[in-house]
Amino acid sequence: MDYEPPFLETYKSLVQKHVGDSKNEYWCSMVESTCEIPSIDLGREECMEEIVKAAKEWGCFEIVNHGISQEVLESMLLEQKKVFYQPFVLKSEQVNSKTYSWGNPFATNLTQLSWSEAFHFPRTQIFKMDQHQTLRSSLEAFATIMFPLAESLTGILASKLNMKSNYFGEHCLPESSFIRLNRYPPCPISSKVHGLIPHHDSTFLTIIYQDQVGGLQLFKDGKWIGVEPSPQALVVNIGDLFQALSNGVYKSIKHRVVASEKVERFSTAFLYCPSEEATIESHNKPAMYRNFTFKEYRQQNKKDIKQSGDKVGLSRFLL
Ligand SMILES: O=C(O)CCC(=O)C(=O)O
Ligand SMILES: [Fe+2]
Repeated sequence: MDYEPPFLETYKSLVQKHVGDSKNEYWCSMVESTCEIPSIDLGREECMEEIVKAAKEWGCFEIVNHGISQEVLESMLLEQKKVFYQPFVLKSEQVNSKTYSWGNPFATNLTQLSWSEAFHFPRTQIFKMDQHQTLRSSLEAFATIMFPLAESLTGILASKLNMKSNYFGEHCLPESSFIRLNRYPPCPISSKVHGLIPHHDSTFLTIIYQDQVGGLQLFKDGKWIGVEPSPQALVVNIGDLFQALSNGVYKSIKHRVVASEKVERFSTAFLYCPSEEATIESHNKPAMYRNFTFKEYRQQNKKDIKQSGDKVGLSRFLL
């Protein structure tokens, strides 16, 4: 297919190094599928306490009755498919603009390689898109509807921390959020490589809409737990910035996507972030992490990925 990124050709030597190496069978072990992540019905009165509890204990939960129209979600998925089904040569023209990415150019071994491709749109860029009109309107509708949801979830979480009440209103504007479109192509070496390597999000909060294929897993209490897809549910992850701001009260959850050998998978992530200049400062003392700006955090992560193939993350900022 002319839309597939050339994974096998590009990562030939990494793949050859690991073929036949049974140590690198990633997810057959340690997966606890019977455990379910908290599911929160936003229509219920108790939902605020449930959100806070889930953010503290899990750093992740699923929400239903969230008021996001199925039509917006489905049209986003449809447009997303169209943009990924463009010829690879066209998609790769956008690598330099950092809109499109695939694999990991800095991977030093297979554990750092994600068998997936992504389009990453800062909200400000969506307004300026002059091609792909239907994609643009789906992205706009998606961002417009997700932003207030992210705001109200962070508002609930912040209210339990006795934080300055307008922190998010001041620092997280609609323009500072991002949308990430993910596609996980079928992977012929799916027991040796992840769809998306284990990571923490560099956000305050991420809201994920996933298709019905499955593959998203969370790391909790030493085990990987599968997040079963459900057409009505959205998945909410706490990101690194909220962990630092809350001084470790809310947990940034480590998660990954396992690759499937036969089926492709799509997901759409809304990344609720502050402006680059915003300072992330612990709400109480003694602080676990030193103060940093979002810009500094992103730059440090980029530098680490370039040097070692992977993000180091919050541990770099521990005091
Ligand atoms: O595809 C998924 O379900 C998760 C995506 C994700 O973790 C991300 O985009 O950061
Ligand atoms: Fe993520």
